[in-house]
Amino acid sequence: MSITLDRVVVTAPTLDGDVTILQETTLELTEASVALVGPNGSGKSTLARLVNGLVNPAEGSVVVDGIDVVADGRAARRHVGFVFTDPSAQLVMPTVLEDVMLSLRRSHRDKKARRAAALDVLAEHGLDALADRSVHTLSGGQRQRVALAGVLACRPSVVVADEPTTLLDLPNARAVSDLLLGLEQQLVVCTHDLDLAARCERGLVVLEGRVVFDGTGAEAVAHYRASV
Ligand SMILES: Nc1ncnc2c1ncn2[C@@H]1O[C@H](COP(=O)(O)OP(=O)(O)OP(=O)(O)O)[C@@H](O)[C@H]1O
Repeated sequence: MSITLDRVVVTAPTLDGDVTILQETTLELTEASVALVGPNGSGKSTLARLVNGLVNPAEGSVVVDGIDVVADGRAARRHVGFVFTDPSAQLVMPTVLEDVMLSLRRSHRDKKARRAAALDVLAEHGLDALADRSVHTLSGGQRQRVALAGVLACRPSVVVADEPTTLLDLPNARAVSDLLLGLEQQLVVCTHDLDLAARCERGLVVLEGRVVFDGTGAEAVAHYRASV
């Protein structure tokens, strides 16, 4: 597992011209879990979104497990699963089963096989009892776990999660954190949940568009706490 950012700069257009929202950044991420912490607007999401091509660099390159994210965005998106803060952004079908089936539409063309595979995915995540439920009747925790199951159904090699526990209560935040940290996939997570960040193998503190601290998750949390 390896994510390489080589002299990456990200800019965004404004009425006064382009502004730099991520200063030149070079990073090699090989740990199983990497947390990005920092204040609102510091650039965490921008950094995380580079990994699956949701954000393109103005300069530099992003390579994920040998895939050049800019040159081959489609391959990168297949390789990198993205978990949003609000699972409602991801759950678009009437039922849980149909939603996971939607995630499998590329890998399983045949509807019967797709349904069977989706049921397997739900069982794998202990969510089979929810298969026929409307996604609107799920609790926030259930919804985030179903969204995560949909992402993992595509068998990505990397999971990027943007504040996946922010909307959850403490027990659900812990359950989703346990799940994310137990993944076989490499995890990159932007988070204000400092318990989750402290449990990550590596932690980066992002401030005003630059990485200002790089250490273990626990060290990054200590640095961030001391700086505010
Ligand atoms: N498309 C864009 N156009 C203009 N400015 C942008 C754009 N995307 C991000 N920004 C700005 O870049 C900065 C970094 O944003 P980013 O979302 O990466 O921060 P963040 O650390 O994830 O914040 P939060 O914790 O609030 O989610 C912010 O000031 C934001 O307003």
